[in-house]
Amino acid sequence: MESKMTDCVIIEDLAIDTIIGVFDWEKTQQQRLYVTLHMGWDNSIPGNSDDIADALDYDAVSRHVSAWVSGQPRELIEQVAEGIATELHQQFAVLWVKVKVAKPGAVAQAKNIAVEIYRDFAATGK
Ligand SMILES: Nc1nc2c(c(=O)[nH]1)N=C([C@H](O)[C@@H](O)CO)CN2
Repeated sequence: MESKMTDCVIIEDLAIDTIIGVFDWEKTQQQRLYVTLHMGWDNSIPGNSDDIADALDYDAVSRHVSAWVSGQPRELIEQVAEGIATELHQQFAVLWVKVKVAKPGAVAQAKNIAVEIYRDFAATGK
């Protein structure tokens, strides 16, 4: 039971180029974001069946998230994170998700800049 509660599928630093930012200069040139996802999923089922139909397909998730993020301009990386969480819930039925969106070029003096959110869909039932 404990393993089901902590099972997840992880995608680290998925690189996505998109229009993102609040300043005028950011509205005309793409910048690179890096998205890291921890997605709650019962891996015991595909672990026993060896069937991709039982698994959370990380290739399909990566393609969907890349298309969603690059699909329209946004201002805040917070909105990118929130939108990804909603997409993963609605399109892939993940149990919970931790989403980190990094924008390394945002502050020249900083090694990295990121926001991170956690959404537990089982708890809300929505
Ligand atoms: N919390 C946030 N702060 C800021 C954001 C953001 O998305 N979330 N964005 C900017 C600018 O777009 C910045 O990245 C330009 O370098 C400033 N602060």
